Amino acid sequence: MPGTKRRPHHDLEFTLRRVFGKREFRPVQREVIVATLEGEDVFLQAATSFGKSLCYQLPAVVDFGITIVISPLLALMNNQVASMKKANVRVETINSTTTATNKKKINDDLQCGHPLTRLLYVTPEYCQLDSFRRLLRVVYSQRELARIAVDEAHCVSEWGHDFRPSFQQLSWFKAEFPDVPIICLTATATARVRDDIITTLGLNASQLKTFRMSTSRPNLHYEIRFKNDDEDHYDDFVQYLKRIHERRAAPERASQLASQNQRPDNWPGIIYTLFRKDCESLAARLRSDGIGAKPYHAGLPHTERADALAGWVANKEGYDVIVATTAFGMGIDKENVRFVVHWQIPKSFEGFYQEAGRAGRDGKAASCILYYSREDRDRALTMLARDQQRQPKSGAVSAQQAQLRHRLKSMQSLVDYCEGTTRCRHKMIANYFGDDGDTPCGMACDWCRDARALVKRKEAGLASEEWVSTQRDLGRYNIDEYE
Ligand SMILES: Nc1ncnc2c1ncn2[C@@H]1O[C@H](COP(=O)(O)OP(=O)(O)OP(=O)(O)O)[C@@H](O)[C@H]1O
Repeated sequence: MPGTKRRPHHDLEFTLRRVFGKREFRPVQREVIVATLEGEDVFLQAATSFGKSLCYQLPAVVDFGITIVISPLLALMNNQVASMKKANVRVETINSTTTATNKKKINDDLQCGHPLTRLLYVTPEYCQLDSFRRLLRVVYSQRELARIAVDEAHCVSEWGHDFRPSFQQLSWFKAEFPDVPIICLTATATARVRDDIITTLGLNASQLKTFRMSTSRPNLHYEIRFKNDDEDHYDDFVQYLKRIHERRAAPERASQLASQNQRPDNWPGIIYTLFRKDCESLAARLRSDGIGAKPYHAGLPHTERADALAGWVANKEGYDVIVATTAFGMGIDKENVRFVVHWQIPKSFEGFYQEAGRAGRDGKAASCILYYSREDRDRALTMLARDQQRQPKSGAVSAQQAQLRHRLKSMQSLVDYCEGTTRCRHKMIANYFGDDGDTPCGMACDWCRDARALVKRKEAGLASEEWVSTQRDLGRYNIDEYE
């Protein structure tokens, strides 16, 4: 077995400052980094914006060999690669946007067995290719395959069983290179998902170094806004945003912002919708109301998506709000996102937490508003039930069926979160992820701020269960699919 070379790691703080421009490690980052540098398999679960990426990026810089990063989304890969390139780290990605010339250059680098590339970001689908596997064997034979990082590792469990089966094939790495450490990183894994990831990747649970940090994001203000099919909640949102713009445009504040090179109407945010058509029409409607909004969904040409993302990240005028489907978000790191709005109930609790987690990554206060209606709830549940009926009935309970049951449970927990009027929202989130640590709120949720007002808003805003169930029986909430 070739094994991997090890480099002493006494310069971690120096590299943190010099390459990554950070003053000090956040709690536990150093321990995770040391564990992976010592060749341990590591499972890191920590809140959104904790700084998980650094836990494999820094080792890749100080260690021998190449780190292969398996990442589920194109935008996420490109976002990470761009920020590492800025730090002068030799980082590459091979995906559908990589030019043939660049791909050849990367392949040649791997083929020599001693790659200069420190980090290579690829999709799980790419890891299935024989040509890529052959190159990895060459690198491994030279003891230069430093580690495998599985970013957003919950996708192994959440997507691997149905629409992206290549996640399941990642077991190949441990089977082929048993002594190459794997590091898995996620913000959202319940105990069941964690076990599933460990089994799928062929990790030895008793030897795995697991770091489980709090899910808590105390600077996020969670709020539910209630709605029903008879009302358009567009005005509610626009008023919310315009009020903020007005406050920032007041003379004293505006001149203060101008001195910092900021615009009063640059209050960056994301609106998540479940449907592509809503995404474009909502962005257009916002633009007609003077709000710089751009759509982002998987059906748009790559250049249009890249332009929307780049303009938004750069705080460019006309790019203040991204109206996106779930094609956007996971892992995206823009520090000054001041709000995340869910236009309807998202598809899962995990999705909600991930997407809300794009807000306030600079540690300053940010709002996470979810517009909830019982009609949307029933649409989502109808779709889930239909997916369940489509599953083959024969044989033993399949992994797919178990997955569907999990989706249903996750959805139900999210409904309970939205309907809940008896508990702090930060605590409800911690409870879902089995996190029994401290979850400070300090009035950063609608229940802690004013529980009585919350109950009243709920009573006034939602359609009655009786009405909704009649409509459901009439088939009014049957929709074909999301997006
Ligand atoms: N030690 C540190 N000091 C200061 N900033 C840090 C430190 N470590 C990471 N960061 C910054 O924290 C931000 C979030 O990091 P990162 O994108 O890795 O989060 P994450 O844990 O992967 O979150 P998510 O799961 O939401 O994608 C980044 O801007 C990163 O530069």
